[in-house]
Amino acid sequence: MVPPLALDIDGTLTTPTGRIDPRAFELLPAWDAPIVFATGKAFPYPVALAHFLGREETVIAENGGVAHVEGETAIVGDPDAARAVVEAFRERGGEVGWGDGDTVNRWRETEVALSPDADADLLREVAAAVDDVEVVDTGYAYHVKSTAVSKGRALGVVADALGVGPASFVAVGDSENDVSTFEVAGESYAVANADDAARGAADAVLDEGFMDGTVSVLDGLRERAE
Ligand SMILES: O=C(O)COP(=O)(O)O
Ligand SMILES: [Mg+2]
Repeated sequence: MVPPLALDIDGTLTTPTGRIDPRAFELLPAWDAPIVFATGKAFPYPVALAHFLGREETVIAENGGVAHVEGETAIVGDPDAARAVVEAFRERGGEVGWGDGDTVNRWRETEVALSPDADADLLREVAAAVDDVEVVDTGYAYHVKSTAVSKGRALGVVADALGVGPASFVAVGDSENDVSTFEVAGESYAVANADDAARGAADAVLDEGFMDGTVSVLDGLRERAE
């Protein structure tokens, strides 16, 4: 039997230009074990991905702020502190950076995401003055979030609901927001494009980047299961 998977999305299932790699649509529908899509993106994104792959909507969104499994949604964490940080950042001239009609934050319930072009030094300075809030840099966005929330904690909740332990999961990811997943998963892989935090936390760093890396993990797991 192949193991359950905890898969990051951006940088892990995507091409270097940010598209879902078409191989996801070949490999993931047929994976014969649960797949948890664990992302920093807002809730609708992994739900849509799971839906169009024909998979159960078993997802972690907002870096663990939202978990959905077996038809139940858990919203963890209070967005007020993160929103207050971003308000103070704006008052000091900072810009969230997504332009008009920001769809990045429109459905976001527990945190705020800022463009990679945002003034990170100012953001970190403002956030440092507020307890229990941190700034996480995924390479795709800066996330202002509660320190109590993480993908790894949410994976524990999702795994419980599925009746397995988080250690039964194999995780693949690319950035600092995957470190907590790597800590609780039984086996963890950083793709070659991963940042230093993810590389340091993973059991193995892959030679291949993006979906090439993820495909190599899935191929290896399938061979092992034969
Ligand atoms: O939303 C982001 O910043 C990154 O998303 P990811 O966790 O799927 O890589
Ligand atoms: Mg990622």
